[in-house]
Amino acid sequence: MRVAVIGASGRMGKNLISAIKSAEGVSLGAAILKPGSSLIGADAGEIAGEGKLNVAAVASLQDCVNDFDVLIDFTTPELTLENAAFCAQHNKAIVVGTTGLNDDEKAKLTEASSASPVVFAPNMSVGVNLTLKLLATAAEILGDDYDVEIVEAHHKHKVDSPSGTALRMGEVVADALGRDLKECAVYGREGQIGPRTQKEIGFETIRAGDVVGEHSVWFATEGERIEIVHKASSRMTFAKGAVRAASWLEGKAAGMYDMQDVLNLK
Ligand SMILES: NC(=O)C1=CN([C@@H]2O[C@H](COP(=O)(O)OP(=O)(O)OC[C@H]3O[C@@H](n4cnc5c(N)ncnc54)[C@H](OP(=O)(O)O)[C@@H]3O)[C@@H](O)[C@H]2O)C=CC1
Ligand SMILES: O=C(O)C1=N[C@H](C(=O)O)C[C@H](O)C1
Repeated sequence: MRVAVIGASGRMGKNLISAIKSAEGVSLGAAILKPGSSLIGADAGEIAGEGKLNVAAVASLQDCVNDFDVLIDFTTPELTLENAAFCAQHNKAIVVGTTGLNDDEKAKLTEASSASPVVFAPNMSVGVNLTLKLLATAAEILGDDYDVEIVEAHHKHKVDSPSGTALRMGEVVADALGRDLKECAVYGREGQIGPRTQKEIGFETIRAGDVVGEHSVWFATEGERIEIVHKASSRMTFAKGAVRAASWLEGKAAGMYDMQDVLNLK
Protein backbone atom coordinates (compact mmCIF):
# COMPACT_ATOMS: atom_id res chain seq x y z
CA MET A 1 0.00 0.00 0.00
CA ARG A 2 1.41 3.39 -0.94
CA VAL A 3 0.24 5.93 1.61
CA ALA A 4 0.13 9.71 1.23
CA VAL A 5 0.09 12.08 4.20
CA ILE A 6 -1.45 15.53 3.86
CA GLY A 7 -0.49 18.14 6.44
CA ALA A 8 2.87 16.37 6.56
CA SER A 9 4.60 18.96 8.75
CA GLY A 10 1.78 19.08 11.33
CA ARG A 11 1.82 17.48 14.79
CA MET A 12 0.07 14.37 13.47
CA GLY A 13 1.62 14.55 9.99
CA LYS A 14 5.15 14.02 11.32
CA ASN A 15 4.03 11.13 13.55
CA LEU A 16 2.22 9.55 10.60
CA ILE A 17 5.39 9.60 8.49
CA SER A 18 7.29 7.93 11.36
CA ALA A 19 4.55 5.31 11.78
CA ILE A 20 4.53 4.53 8.04
CA LYS A 21 8.32 4.17 8.08
CA SER A 22 8.17 1.55 10.82
CA ALA A 23 5.06 -0.34 9.60
CA GLU A 24 5.20 -3.47 7.45
CA GLY A 25 3.39 -3.67 4.12
CA VAL A 26 3.05 0.09 3.64
CA SER A 27 5.34 2.73 2.21
CA LEU A 28 5.23 6.50 2.05
CA GLY A 29 4.05 7.39 -1.46
CA ALA A 30 3.66 11.15 -1.05
CA ALA A 31 3.68 14.00 1.45
CA ILE A 32 1.59 17.10 0.86
CA LEU A 33 2.09 20.50 2.47
CA LYS A 34 0.19 23.77 2.43
CA PRO A 35 0.84 25.65 -0.84
CA GLY A 36 3.52 28.26 -0.15
CA SER A 37 5.19 26.25 2.62
CA SER A 38 8.95 26.78 2.73
CA LEU A 39 9.32 22.98 3.12
CA ILE A 40 7.95 22.11 -0.34
CA GLY A 41 10.60 20.02 -2.12
CA ALA A 42 12.19 18.95 1.16
CA ASP A 43 12.46 15.24 1.94
CA ALA A 44 9.39 14.06 3.90
CA GLY A 45 11.50 11.77 6.11
CA GLU A 46 13.69 14.71 7.08
CA ILE A 47 10.62 16.86 7.83
CA ALA A 48 9.53 14.14 10.27
CA GLY A 49 13.01 13.77 11.78
CA GLU A 50 13.39 10.25 10.37
CA GLY A 51 16.26 10.83 7.91
CA LYS A 52 15.88 10.64 4.13
CA LEU A 53 12.93 8.65 2.72
CA ASN A 54 13.40 9.90 -0.86
CA VAL A 55 9.90 11.39 -1.05
CA ALA A 56 9.91 15.12 -1.82
CA ALA A 57 7.02 17.06 -0.28
CA VAL A 58 4.59 18.56 -2.82
CA ALA A 59 1.98 21.35 -2.70
CA SER A 60 -1.16 19.51 -3.88
CA LEU A 61 -2.80 16.11 -4.28
CA GLN A 62 -2.82 16.65 -8.04
CA ASP A 63 1.00 16.82 -7.96
CA CYS A 64 1.21 13.26 -6.57
CA VAL A 65 -2.00 11.67 -7.88
CA ASN A 66 -0.10 8.67 -9.36
CA ASP A 67 2.03 8.07 -6.27
CA PHE A 68 -0.45 6.77 -3.67
CA ASP A 69 -3.35 4.36 -3.06
CA VAL A 70 -4.65 5.74 0.23
CA LEU A 71 -4.51 9.21 1.77
CA ILE A 72 -4.24 9.86 5.51
CA ASP A 73 -5.74 13.21 6.46
CA PHE A 74 -5.43 14.88 9.88
CA THR A 75 -5.97 18.52 8.91
CA THR A 76 -9.02 20.82 9.05
CA PRO A 77 -12.70 20.12 8.24
CA GLU A 78 -12.70 22.31 5.10
CA LEU A 79 -9.53 20.76 3.67
CA THR A 80 -10.64 17.24 4.59
CA LEU A 81 -13.82 17.67 2.53
CA GLU A 82 -11.83 18.86 -0.49
CA ASN A 83 -9.47 15.90 -0.08
CA ALA A 84 -12.31 13.39 0.26
CA ALA A 85 -13.90 14.72 -2.94
CA PHE A 86 -10.53 14.41 -4.71
CA CYS A 87 -10.12 10.81 -3.48
CA ALA A 88 -13.67 9.93 -4.55
CA GLN A 89 -12.97 11.33 -8.01
CA HIS A 90 -9.66 9.46 -8.38
CA ASN A 91 -10.62 6.10 -6.80
CA LYS A 92 -8.39 6.51 -3.75
CA ALA A 93 -9.23 5.37 -0.23
CA ILE A 94 -8.95 7.90 2.60
CA VAL A 95 -8.41 7.70 6.37
CA VAL A 96 -9.78 10.80 8.10
CA GLY A 97 -8.72 11.71 11.64
CA THR A 98 -9.75 15.36 11.45
CA THR A 99 -12.21 16.40 14.17
CA GLY A 100 -14.58 19.35 14.51
CA LEU A 101 -16.74 18.55 11.45
CA ASN A 102 -20.32 19.82 11.76
CA ASP A 103 -23.35 17.74 10.69
CA ASP A 104 -23.36 19.20 7.20
CA GLU A 105 -19.65 18.45 6.75
CA LYS A 106 -20.13 14.89 8.02
CA ALA A 107 -22.93 14.42 5.47
CA LYS A 108 -20.58 15.59 2.69
CA LEU A 109 -17.92 13.12 3.83
CA THR A 110 -20.52 10.34 3.77
CA GLU A 111 -21.44 11.43 0.24
CA ALA A 112 -17.79 11.04 -0.83
CA SER A 113 -17.72 7.54 0.71
CA SER A 114 -20.28 6.33 -1.83
CA ALA A 115 -17.54 6.47 -4.49
CA SER A 116 -14.51 5.17 -2.55
CA PRO A 117 -13.91 3.80 0.98
CA VAL A 118 -13.44 6.15 3.94
CA VAL A 119 -12.33 5.36 7.50
CA PHE A 120 -13.44 8.27 9.70
CA ALA A 121 -12.80 8.20 13.45
CA PRO A 122 -12.21 10.94 16.02
CA ASN A 123 -9.65 8.77 17.77
CA MET A 124 -7.51 6.09 16.11
CA SER A 125 -5.99 4.61 19.27
CA VAL A 126 -6.79 1.01 20.24
CA GLY A 127 -7.22 2.15 23.85
CA VAL A 128 -9.91 4.74 23.14
CA ASN A 129 -11.78 2.35 20.86
CA LEU A 130 -11.82 -0.29 23.59
CA THR A 131 -12.91 2.43 26.05
CA LEU A 132 -15.95 3.13 23.85
CA LYS A 133 -17.01 -0.50 24.33
CA LEU A 134 -16.48 -0.25 28.10
CA LEU A 135 -18.59 2.93 28.20
CA ALA A 136 -21.50 1.28 26.42
CA THR A 137 -21.41 -1.63 28.88
CA ALA A 138 -21.15 0.69 31.91
CA ALA A 139 -24.06 2.85 30.73
CA GLU A 140 -26.26 -0.18 30.00
CA ILE A 141 -25.64 -1.61 33.48
CA LEU A 142 -25.80 1.65 35.46
CA GLY A 143 -28.80 3.18 33.66
CA ASP A 144 -30.43 6.50 34.46
CA ASP A 145 -29.55 6.58 38.20
CA TYR A 146 -25.96 7.65 37.47
CA ASP A 147 -25.08 11.19 36.36
CA VAL A 148 -22.77 11.16 33.33
CA GLU A 149 -20.06 13.83 32.93
CA ILE A 150 -17.27 13.81 30.33
CA VAL A 151 -14.05 15.72 31.03
CA GLU A 152 -11.39 16.14 28.34
CA ALA A 153 -7.97 17.81 28.37
CA HIS A 154 -5.76 18.69 25.39
CA HIS A 155 -2.79 20.87 24.45
CA LYS A 156 -3.24 24.62 24.07
CA HIS A 157 -3.09 24.54 20.25
CA LYS A 158 -6.25 22.47 19.80
CA VAL A 159 -8.94 24.48 17.98
CA ASP A 160 -12.13 22.42 18.42
CA SER A 161 -14.07 21.77 21.62
CA PRO A 162 -15.25 19.43 22.98
CA SER A 163 -12.83 16.99 21.40
CA GLY A 164 -14.16 14.62 18.75
CA THR A 165 -13.41 11.75 21.12
CA ALA A 166 -15.43 13.31 23.97
CA LEU A 167 -18.38 13.80 21.62
CA ARG A 168 -18.16 10.20 20.40
CA MET A 169 -18.01 9.01 24.02
CA GLY A 170 -21.15 11.07 24.69
CA GLU A 171 -22.90 9.54 21.67
CA VAL A 172 -22.04 6.01 22.77
CA VAL A 173 -23.31 6.61 26.32
CA ALA A 174 -26.44 8.44 25.11
CA ASP A 175 -27.24 5.58 22.67
CA ALA A 176 -26.81 2.99 25.41
CA LEU A 177 -29.20 4.99 27.64
CA GLY A 178 -31.75 5.54 24.86
CA ARG A 179 -31.10 9.30 24.76
CA ASP A 180 -30.36 11.70 21.92
CA LEU A 181 -27.06 13.50 22.64
CA LYS A 182 -28.25 16.59 20.75
CA GLU A 183 -31.07 16.95 23.29
CA CYS A 184 -29.26 16.04 26.51
CA ALA A 185 -25.74 17.48 26.08
CA VAL A 186 -24.74 20.41 28.32
CA TYR A 187 -21.49 22.21 27.53
CA GLY A 188 -19.28 24.18 29.98
CA ARG A 189 -21.67 25.31 32.73
CA GLU A 190 -21.43 28.84 34.12
CA GLY A 191 -23.46 31.17 36.38
CA GLN A 192 -26.80 30.47 38.16
CA ILE A 193 -27.39 27.21 36.35
CA GLY A 194 -29.75 25.59 38.89
CA PRO A 195 -29.60 21.95 39.90
CA ARG A 196 -28.50 19.31 37.44
CA THR A 197 -31.25 17.58 35.47
CA GLN A 198 -31.22 13.80 35.69
CA LYS A 199 -30.69 12.96 32.05
CA GLU A 200 -28.18 15.59 30.99
CA ILE A 201 -24.68 14.57 29.85
CA GLY A 202 -22.16 17.26 30.76
CA PHE A 203 -18.96 18.15 28.89
CA GLU A 204 -16.02 19.99 30.41
CA THR A 205 -12.96 21.10 28.41
CA ILE A 206 -9.42 21.81 29.60
CA ARG A 207 -6.83 23.34 27.23
CA ALA A 208 -3.31 23.60 28.66
CA GLY A 209 0.35 23.14 27.76
CA ASP A 210 1.31 20.05 25.83
CA VAL A 211 -1.34 17.54 26.98
CA VAL A 212 -1.60 14.94 24.19
CA GLY A 213 -5.18 13.89 25.00
CA GLU A 214 -7.03 12.78 28.15
CA HIS A 215 -10.65 11.72 28.52
CA SER A 216 -12.47 10.85 31.70
CA VAL A 217 -16.10 9.75 31.88
CA TRP A 218 -17.82 9.92 35.26
CA PHE A 219 -20.83 7.85 36.28
CA ALA A 220 -21.81 9.32 39.67
CA THR A 221 -24.67 8.57 42.06
CA GLU A 222 -25.38 8.88 45.80
CA GLY A 223 -22.58 6.99 47.54
CA GLU A 224 -20.26 6.14 44.66
CA ARG A 225 -18.59 7.24 41.46
CA ILE A 226 -17.01 5.26 38.65
CA GLU A 227 -14.49 6.96 36.37
CA ILE A 228 -13.43 5.43 33.06
CA VAL A 229 -10.25 7.18 31.99
CA HIS A 230 -8.02 7.11 28.91
CA LYS A 231 -4.73 9.03 28.75
CA ALA A 232 -2.68 9.26 25.58
CA SER A 233 0.98 10.04 26.24
CA SER A 234 2.21 9.98 22.62
CA ARG A 235 0.64 10.89 19.27
CA MET A 236 2.22 7.71 17.88
CA THR A 237 -0.75 5.80 19.31
CA PHE A 238 -3.08 7.72 16.93
CA ALA A 239 -0.62 7.52 14.04
CA LYS A 240 -0.18 3.73 14.34
CA GLY A 241 -3.97 3.32 14.39
CA ALA A 242 -4.33 5.44 11.25
CA VAL A 243 -1.67 3.40 9.42
CA ARG A 244 -3.43 0.20 10.51
CA ALA A 245 -6.66 1.64 9.06
CA ALA A 246 -4.87 2.47 5.79
CA SER A 247 -3.66 -1.15 5.44
CA TRP A 248 -7.11 -2.49 6.37
CA LEU A 249 -8.67 -0.47 3.53
CA GLU A 250 -6.87 -2.51 0.86
CA GLY A 251 -9.55 -4.12 -1.34
CA LYS A 252 -12.47 -2.66 0.67
CA ALA A 253 -15.67 -1.60 -1.10
CA ALA A 254 -16.76 2.04 -1.14
CA GLY A 255 -18.51 3.03 2.10
CA MET A 256 -18.08 4.72 5.46
CA TYR A 257 -16.10 2.77 8.07
CA ASP A 258 -14.73 3.62 11.52
CA MET A 259 -12.02 2.28 13.83
CA GLN A 260 -14.49 -0.14 15.41
CA ASP A 261 -14.65 -1.78 11.95
CA VAL A 262 -10.87 -1.73 11.54
CA LEU A 263 -10.32 -3.28 15.00
CA ASN A 264 -13.22 -5.72 14.64
CA LEU A 265 -14.91 -4.35 17.77
CA LYS A 266 -18.49 -4.17 16.43
N1 LIG B 1 -8.50 10.96 15.02
C1 LIG B 1 -7.42 11.02 15.82
O1 LIG B 1 -6.96 9.98 16.36
C2 LIG B 1 -6.76 12.33 16.05
C3 LIG B 1 -7.28 13.44 15.48
N2 LIG B 1 -6.60 14.64 15.55
C4 LIG B 1 -7.17 15.73 14.76
O2 LIG B 1 -6.33 15.95 13.63
C5 LIG B 1 -6.40 17.31 13.22
C6 LIG B 1 -4.99 17.88 13.08
O3 LIG B 1 -4.37 17.92 14.35
P1 LIG B 1 -2.84 18.37 14.52
O4 LIG B 1 -1.95 17.48 13.73
O5 LIG B 1 -2.64 18.51 15.97
O6 LIG B 1 -2.90 19.83 13.85
P2 LIG B 1 -1.74 20.64 13.08
O7 LIG B 1 -2.26 22.04 12.97
O8 LIG B 1 -0.43 20.39 13.73
O9 LIG B 1 -1.71 19.96 11.63
C7 LIG B 1 -2.56 20.29 10.57
C8 LIG B 1 -1.71 20.40 9.35
O10 LIG B 1 -2.52 20.64 8.19
C9 LIG B 1 -1.80 21.54 7.39
N3 LIG B 1 -2.61 22.22 6.39
C10 LIG B 1 -3.51 23.22 6.56
N4 LIG B 1 -4.01 23.60 5.38
C11 LIG B 1 -3.40 22.83 4.42
C12 LIG B 1 -3.47 22.75 3.00
N5 LIG B 1 -4.30 23.54 2.30
N6 LIG B 1 -2.71 21.83 2.37
C13 LIG B 1 -1.88 21.01 3.05
N7 LIG B 1 -1.76 21.05 4.40
C14 LIG B 1 -2.52 21.95 5.07
C15 LIG B 1 -1.21 22.53 8.37
O11 LIG B 1 -0.16 23.26 7.77
P3 LIG B 1 0.37 24.64 8.44
O12 LIG B 1 0.95 24.21 9.77
O13 LIG B 1 1.39 25.10 7.44
O14 LIG B 1 -0.84 25.52 8.60
C16 LIG B 1 -0.71 21.58 9.47
O15 LIG B 1 0.59 21.12 9.18
C17 LIG B 1 -7.28 18.00 14.26
O16 LIG B 1 -8.61 18.05 13.78
C18 LIG B 1 -7.22 17.06 15.45
O17 LIG B 1 -8.31 17.17 16.31
C19 LIG B 1 -5.43 14.77 16.22
C20 LIG B 1 -4.89 13.69 16.86
C21 LIG B 1 -5.52 12.37 16.84
O1 LIG C 1 -6.34 17.56 18.57
C1 LIG C 1 -5.80 16.59 19.15
O2 LIG C 1 -4.63 16.63 19.55
C2 LIG C 1 -6.61 15.37 19.35
N1 LIG C 1 -7.77 15.33 18.82
C3 LIG C 1 -8.67 14.22 18.81
C4 LIG C 1 -10.03 14.60 19.35
O3 LIG C 1 -10.49 15.72 19.09
O4 LIG C 1 -10.66 13.78 20.00
C5 LIG C 1 -8.08 12.97 19.38
C6 LIG C 1 -7.00 13.12 20.38
O5 LIG C 1 -7.53 13.18 21.65
C7 LIG C 1 -6.02 14.24 20.09
